[in-house]
Amino acid sequence: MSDPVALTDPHSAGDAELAFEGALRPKTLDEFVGQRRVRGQLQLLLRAAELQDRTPDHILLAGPPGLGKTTLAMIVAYEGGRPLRMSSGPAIQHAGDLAAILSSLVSGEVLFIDEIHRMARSAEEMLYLAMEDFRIDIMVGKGAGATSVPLELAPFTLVGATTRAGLLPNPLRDRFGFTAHLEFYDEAELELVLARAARLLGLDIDGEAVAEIAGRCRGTPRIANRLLRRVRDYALVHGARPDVTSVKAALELYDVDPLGLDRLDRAVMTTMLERFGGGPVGLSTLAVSVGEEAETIEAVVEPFLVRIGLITRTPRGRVATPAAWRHFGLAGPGAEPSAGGAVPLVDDL
Ligand SMILES: Nc1ncnc2c1ncn2[C@@H]1O[C@H](COP(=O)(O)OP(=O)(O)OP(=O)(O)O)[C@@H](O)[C@H]1O
Repeated sequence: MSDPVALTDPHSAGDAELAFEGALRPKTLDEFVGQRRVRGQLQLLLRAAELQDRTPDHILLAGPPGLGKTTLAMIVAYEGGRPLRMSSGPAIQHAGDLAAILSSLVSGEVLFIDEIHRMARSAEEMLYLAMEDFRIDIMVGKGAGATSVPLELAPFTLVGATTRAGLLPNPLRDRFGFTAHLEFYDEAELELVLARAARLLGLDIDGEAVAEIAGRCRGTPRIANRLLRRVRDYALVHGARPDVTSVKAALELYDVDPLGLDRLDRAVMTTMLERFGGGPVGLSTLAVSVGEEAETIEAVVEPFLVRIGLITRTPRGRVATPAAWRHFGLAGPGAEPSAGGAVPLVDDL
């Protein structure tokens, strides 16, 4: 197996994962798989800006983790030949943090703020003016003698990413010229993501094995790439070709079941089923019971479980569906016990 992309750093597993992600990141819209609608919308927006020789409108990218928000922000900069500045909501805890970034942007720069919903309120307010008029007001002095001094900014494009679009205040949301809602990828798209990644890694893997991985990636390219890495490790260590048998063995070893549920998904589901009789159970109770942040459950675990029809959200809390009882081979309230099995994907729950 050749290895054209150097990815192994024996001293830092985290860095190796990051290097792996970086190496596989598509650089252009053409390389970006899936999300056809969003790609078309972005293409038009970028082209219109180019024809008018101006900075593209501000863009909000909304959707669950790992679907390509950071990648798209990089593509917006790359396609327009613009410099990119990256920051994140948690790193902007004071208006001054944002002022420092905004005042140092060069003309046409793309400013990417990941997890923009976690930015401080005071910074949000500063951003309104910056987005609209490329201007901020800086407070000089304290108390009665404080004055506000306007500061002109270089024109820039803000690309905000959020897993929780609902948490953004309306005035901020309204200032984005375009909001892209990223959807989970279907299996055919994930096969393309995997085939592309395998090609870049020089990994000789057949279509059946790729399809087996695609079915377990929870509609998420980041997970697809991560599973491919595990499959690659397994094949390497066992001196085997990464065929469907070794894919199954590798993913079983890493606790990824045929539906793509991982350890945390299963902890959430079995807690709901066994401890709370299938619900309804509130998000925070569920989070405490499995020892995870409520935000992680809501942003990472729940959207997928809802999508594949294992849970529903009700005003009284989360409820396990009959399909969930079946998948875990448990007898639900008033249901016949079952041996468990695959659940069909429910796309529009
Ligand atoms: N459409 C795609 N085609 C090919 N690879 C993709 C695509 N989208 C994402 N990826 C891959 O998935 C990985 C994760 O993508 P990215 O970091 O852009 O996700 P994200 O939505 O920003 O996640 P988070 O919300 O956690 O920051 C990247 O390394 C990239 O290689």
